[in-house]
This record gives sequence, structure tokens and C-alpha cells, in this order.
Amino acid sequence: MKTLIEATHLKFNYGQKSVLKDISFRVNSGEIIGLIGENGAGKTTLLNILLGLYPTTGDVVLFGKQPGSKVGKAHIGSMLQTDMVIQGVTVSELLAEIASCYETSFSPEQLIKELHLTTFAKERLTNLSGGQLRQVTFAIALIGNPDLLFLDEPTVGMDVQARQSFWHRIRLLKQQGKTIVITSHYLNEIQEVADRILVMKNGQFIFQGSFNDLQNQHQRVEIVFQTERASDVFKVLPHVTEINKSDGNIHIRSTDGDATLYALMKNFKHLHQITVTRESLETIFVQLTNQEVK
Ligand SMILES: Nc1ncnc2c1ncn2[C@@H]1O[C@H](COP(=O)(O)OP(=O)(O)OP(=O)(O)O)[C@@H](O)[C@H]1O
Repeated sequence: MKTLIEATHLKFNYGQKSVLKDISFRVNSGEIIGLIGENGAGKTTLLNILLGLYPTTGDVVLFGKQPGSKVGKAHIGSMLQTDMVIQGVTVSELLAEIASCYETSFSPEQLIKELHLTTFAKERLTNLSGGQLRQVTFAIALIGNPDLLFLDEPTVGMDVQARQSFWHRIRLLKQQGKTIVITSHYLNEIQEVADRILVMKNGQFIFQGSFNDLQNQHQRVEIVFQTERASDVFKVLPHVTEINKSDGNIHIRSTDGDATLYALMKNFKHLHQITVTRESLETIFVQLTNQEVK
């Protein structure tokens, strides 16, 4: 698989404050990367470095070139956290103006239709809601038909339909072989689409891999069932960290689902409506980021 971004030993300081501490990673062509971390972890700073907006010590190449170089830029679209709001300019005027800067681009009319912006395309940017502005910013990122997209908290403020339409578009872009790096605090959405997840804490990566790898490392599961037996009976099961009773169901959390289930099955004829769920990205993320980073 072709490596599209290669970063080694990246460091960045704001004055005396060390914000990125020796970060190395690769992104392959066609991958969707979920870059996640608590507020202030360093995600936006990293995207700014990859876009060539901030200097760094360490090495970083995109398409085999330095960030910000002309050849690299031609392939890249970005959606940062700030939306472009120009007085007196409408959505369709802005998209037409930006499209004219590219040698080849999507037609603004086509993109407006495909991204469901038609109802506010003739509105001035200053009259748009926060969620509508995010949708316009996404259109701006796409208009040059980039091969690589950096999206920083793209769905903030979007309503349910807009978010669904956004993630649908991301899946289409993946099918087209585009490479996408997305930061988001909506971890259930990231867990659905990301091929790999990079978890950042205090300017370092504390995990790089697929969501499946992450779940395998954190073997925790929740087992829910109904039973006529008292919940105390299940306290002796191995690897159980928590037992709760709610809505007539027993909820068991285990750090080794296989071992707990094996022992639980001795009570099989007393168990009804059993479900076993592996932990979500959000739950694992909270556990991961609560651990100390050396
Ligand atoms: N212009 C700046 N000057 C000084 N410190 C800054 C500046 N911008 C960001 N920082 C600090 O750098 C650290 C990383 O910020 P960054 O915006 O990269 O985090 P983030 O992971 O993107 O956070 P969020 O999820 O809140 O967007 C934070 O501690 C932040 O306070």
C-alpha cells in the first residue's frame, strides 16, 4: 500500500509550552484515519503542521513533498474549525469563486445539489446558522476534488440529517480511494468509518491501530440478561468488575468476556434474552485517556 503521509519525530512548541512531543505515524493512500483526543491534546496543531501552516522539528512528507509545497497543495482539501464568513457574499457565489481557483473542480451547482445545500445556497454567509456554515465549509474542502482531506471537527453543530449526509459522503469518498484524516469528539461516528484510529494525549500518541485491535486489547464486554436467580449468584463469576440490576435486566461488565461467559453458561437454563456487547470506542477512550502517560 502506498504511503501518502509519513511523519517522524514531530515536535512543536507554543513558546515554552511543548504541545507535540515526538510524534511519528504513517497514513496510507485510501485510509480513513480518526484522530481523537481530549480537548487540548494537540490534534488541531498536528493538522496545521501537516497543512504546512506551522513549522515543526522532525520530518514530514505528504505525496513525497514538504507540507505546504505547491505540488502537495494541489491534492489537498481541508476543513478547519473556523468557517469562512465574508460580508455580502452568498453560498453559491463563494463556491463559484473558490472553484475558479482550481484548474479542475466540481461544478458548484452539482456540489450544492449533492451536499443538500440548495435551500440556503442563495443566502448570504452572514445569515447562516453554525451547522449550515459547517456544511458550506465541507463543500469548500471538496470543491477541488482533492485526494487527501483534513477535516477538523467537521460535524460540530450539524443536525441529524446533515450529519448522516456528511458521513454518507465520507463513505463515498472512501470508495473513490480518497484519503481522509478526521478529528471528532463524536466517537460513535468515528468508530463506524475509520480504518485506523490515532489516540492522542498530551501531544503523544497512546494508541495507533484499528478499532478492532483496540477492542481486542481492551477485552471488556457487557453481558445483559434476564433471570429468576438473585444477582448475588453472579458475583462469583471470574473477571467481573461490575454488576447492576436495572429494568429487570442484570448487567455484568467483564474484563475477559470469554472466561465470564464460559462460567455464566453453567446457569444457562436460568438465563433469558442474553446479549453480549463489546465496549464502544467512547468507553475504551475514557479508560485509555484516564491512564497516566509517562
Ligand atoms: N495559539 C496558541 N498559543 C498558545 N497555546 C496554544 C495555541 N493554540 C493552541 N494552544 C495550546 O496547544 C495545545 C493543543 O491545542 P490544539 O488546539 O492542538 O488541541 P486539540 O486537540 O485540537 O483540542 P480541541 O479538541 O479542543 O480542538 C492546548 O494546550 C492549547 O491550549
